[in-house]
Amino acid sequence: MSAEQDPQHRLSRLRSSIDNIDAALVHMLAERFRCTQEVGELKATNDMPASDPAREARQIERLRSLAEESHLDPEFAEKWFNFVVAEVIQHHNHIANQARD
Ligand SMILES: O=C(O)C(=O)C[C@]1(C(=O)O)C=C[C@@H](O)C=C1
Repeated sequence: MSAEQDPQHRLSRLRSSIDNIDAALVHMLAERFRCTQEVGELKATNDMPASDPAREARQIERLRSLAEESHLDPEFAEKWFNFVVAEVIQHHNHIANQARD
């Protein structure tokens, strides 16, 4: 059996790709939260509501369609988005409360 066919070798090759993908996801999430931090400050200083359900609905529609094109479960894409947005809204509320104190 060649090294390429060895299951342990294949597993470790796949895991090294997974490591790279997970690192990219962490960097992208950090960048997204840097942006939403600024959005939170902008909203707090201009008395804008933390959440924008219309924007969320448009983004969910867009992400579900992108997920379908990429053969990713659209339900999962929506769940992921809602999970992240719930955290962002908590941050926005925290920033707004601090601005009021
Ligand atoms: O775009 C905004 O207004 C945001 O506050 C960002 C964001 C998001 O994380 O995508 C978060 C909360 C809003 O309900 C909508 C979108």
